Amino acid sequence: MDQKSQTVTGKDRYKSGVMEYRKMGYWEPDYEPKDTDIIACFRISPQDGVDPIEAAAAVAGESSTATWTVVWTDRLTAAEKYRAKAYRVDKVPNTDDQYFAYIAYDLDLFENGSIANLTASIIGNVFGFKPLKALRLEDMRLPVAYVKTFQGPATGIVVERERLDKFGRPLLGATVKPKLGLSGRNYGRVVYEALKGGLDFTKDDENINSQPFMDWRERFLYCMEAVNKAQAATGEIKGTYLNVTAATMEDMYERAEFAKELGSTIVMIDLVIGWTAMQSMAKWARRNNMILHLHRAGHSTYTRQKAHGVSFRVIAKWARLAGVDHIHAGTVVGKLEGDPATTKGYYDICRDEFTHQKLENGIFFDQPWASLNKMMPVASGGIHAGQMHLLLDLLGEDTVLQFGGGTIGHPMGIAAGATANRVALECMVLARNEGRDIVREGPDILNEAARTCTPLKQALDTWKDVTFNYTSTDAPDYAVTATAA
Ligand SMILES: O=C(COP(=O)(O)O)[C@H](O)[C@H](O)COP(=O)(O)O
Ligand SMILES: [Mg+2]
Repeated sequence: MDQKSQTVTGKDRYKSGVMEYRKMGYWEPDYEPKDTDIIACFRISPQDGVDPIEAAAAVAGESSTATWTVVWTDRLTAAEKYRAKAYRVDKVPNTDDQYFAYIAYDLDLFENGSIANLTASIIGNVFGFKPLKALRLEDMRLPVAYVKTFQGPATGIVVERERLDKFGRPLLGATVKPKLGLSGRNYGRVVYEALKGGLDFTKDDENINSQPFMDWRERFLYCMEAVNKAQAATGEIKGTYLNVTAATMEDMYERAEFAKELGSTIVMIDLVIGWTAMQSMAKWARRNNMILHLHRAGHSTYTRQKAHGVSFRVIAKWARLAGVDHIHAGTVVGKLEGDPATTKGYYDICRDEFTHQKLENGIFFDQPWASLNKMMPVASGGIHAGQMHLLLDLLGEDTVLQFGGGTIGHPMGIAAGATANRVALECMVLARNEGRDIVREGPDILNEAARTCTPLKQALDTWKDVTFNYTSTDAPDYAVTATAA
């Protein structure tokens, strides 16, 4: 690889015709990114015969100012400033045909506070570019000057805990099952039982909106009746994430307003509504003192495969800027994709004040969060009480642990399922606070607690053999921390 700059200068640079991107100024190996630059790290798989540096320069070009041929109108702009600059290309460890390309973008290329604008450049045309077999956005460094143009999480972890009056332990939730088909009244029964049994939250599933079997108003009315009754029965604050995802913004606002009118503390949206809708709902949530839960429905279509798409760590960064309060971020031990080291990186992005580069967790850059609120990561998908020690150890305290099947599938009913989870959590937090090694002693701690808690004993007996041991599709490429150039 010829690492030297080959930028053509003088009048030859603007002669009509086609010129390699690296000659047009999109490859600048001596470039030192400015503190205010946005930096992206892409995983590039060039087509056979395409030089990786030219491929990196092409990505820089297509995601900023370039087209396939020289255009003289560049000279009407501050072209040298506006060109994105690929400045570093590294072979991906343990691969033959993949490269990490680092590209710096001047801040003036982007509109303040708009994920739609950011993504139209960074993941716009460039992912279909013919000289590349595949392209993946691995990570981004967003400068403080840019972070500060976003609202950030509407409520944040600290204020959420204050509003809920719950401290010192993860929160507990459950997704109502079956996902589809319940009537409003039966749906409300599930919510009541789960909350009364000991959970803090219940949650609509990603695909429940307003179908023939249950109009959204029915769901909201019965759910809030259940929340109020469960609060009265337990003396604790309870919530249920009412999914306001709908076809139009007007519909979403109408649903969110109704949730507020009924006294809900939280509403929910799905990632599939898109970034602009998410930002609008985040602003609505801040104006209306609501917690905003994001279900990442759809993300695996482009986050899961390592060679092509966008890493979930980037989606998590965008979501924190956009302003959601909760984000599904994986469980490690449950039914859905989640390598432990990669997942730790996602959790750090949600909860850090400053995220340090940590290649072994897939974090390519230092990322300041400039006092944006923290997002609550949500662990959900095929988890049960028997994994409580692992969940607490892997995911920490500021998280929501959500057991859908692992509450509602309990042999003695939904309230018993909820009680099993609450007792499992509280005995594990107590053991941790007493200094016990919960990873090693976890199963004993649970069995001990189950001696005086029949629901927990039944949960452990029912699900004791359930594990999901499959090879991960998205483990980090680096085993130890390397120094950034
Ligand atoms: O319905 C569930 C979980 O139900 P259950 O607890 O019965 O498995 C959620 O949609 C998934 O957690 C989403 O996955 P992720 O959180 O990874 O986005
Ligand atoms: Mg679901």
